[in-house]
Amino acid sequence: MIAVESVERHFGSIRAVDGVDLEIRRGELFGLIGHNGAGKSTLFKMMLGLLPVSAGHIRIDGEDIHAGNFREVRRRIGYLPENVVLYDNLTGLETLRFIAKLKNCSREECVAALETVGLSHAANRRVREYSKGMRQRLGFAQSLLGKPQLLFLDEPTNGLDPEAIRAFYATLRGLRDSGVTVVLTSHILSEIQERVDRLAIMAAGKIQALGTVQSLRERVDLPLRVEVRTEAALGGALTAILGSFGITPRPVEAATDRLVFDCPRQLKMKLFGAVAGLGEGVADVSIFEPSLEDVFFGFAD
Ligand SMILES: Nc1ncnc2c1ncn2[C@@H]1O[C@H](COP(=O)(O)OP(=O)(O)OP(=O)(O)O)[C@@H](O)[C@H]1O
Repeated sequence: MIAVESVERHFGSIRAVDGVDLEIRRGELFGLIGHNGAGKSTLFKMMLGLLPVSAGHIRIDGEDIHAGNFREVRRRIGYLPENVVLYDNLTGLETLRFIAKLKNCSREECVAALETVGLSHAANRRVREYSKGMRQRLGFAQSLLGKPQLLFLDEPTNGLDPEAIRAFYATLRGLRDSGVTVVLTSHILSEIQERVDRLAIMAAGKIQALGTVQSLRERVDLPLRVEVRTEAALGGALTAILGSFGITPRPVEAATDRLVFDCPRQLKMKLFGAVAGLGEGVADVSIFEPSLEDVFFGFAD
């Protein structure tokens, strides 16, 4: 759906995007993460044809963004900018009807979009009275008008509460399952973890890593965090086993029946075999994969 080849964008001496190659498949839910100033919004604007590239090529649905026919492709793209601009004097429904006129959509579609983002109850209230999260949801509703086949959402969950974030991702999954391609940016790494099909980590204008969350975890080869609960008397025996693998448990405050330690991936099965040898004195074992934060800092630092 999206092919980005050797794309650069310079602002004077700043190389905001510095040689990006990226392919995003049709029907994929794709996340772009990175620190402030990494180049995410600039890349978005170029993919939308809003900002010319300094070098390289971008094709959307087979069409070069600089080709005359791109206007046709552009109609099938929905965009939620990082800072959505709304007219305070219009109601939520009037806001959508205004955009709908430009996109040739019906009133029914506006009503349905408000329903999708959970704003039906506020359809006739002026935007001036909307909370930050409501404004953000109205911006999302705008981007859905015209049934786009491709959605670019820049920091879409900004200002949303946890319940609204959950509802938002449920909507995205529904869209993805109906074949819509979704590309979104976020700073909140724990939020997009497990929710996107693939993601790219961007830093200093470059894609530093690209893949599924699991494949990135494996590539940075971060250890697993393991927590073992034992009968108190077994703590010493477990510490000795860990020592034989070169592992020192982390200090855990006021816990005599719990050991927490980092386990290199390649030792996992051997170590668990040895721990299992302790028999029923081992009450429980929990294994935690590194978070996306850990993975992110592994690549972006
Ligand atoms: N119009 C502009 N003129 C000059 N520099 C710009 C312009 N737009 C972006 N930049 C610079 O390009 C770099 C990338 O900015 P960009 O907005 O793409 O980052 P971002 O990853 O979206 O950051 P954030 O997460 O803070 O939104 C920054 O150094 C920024 O200052």
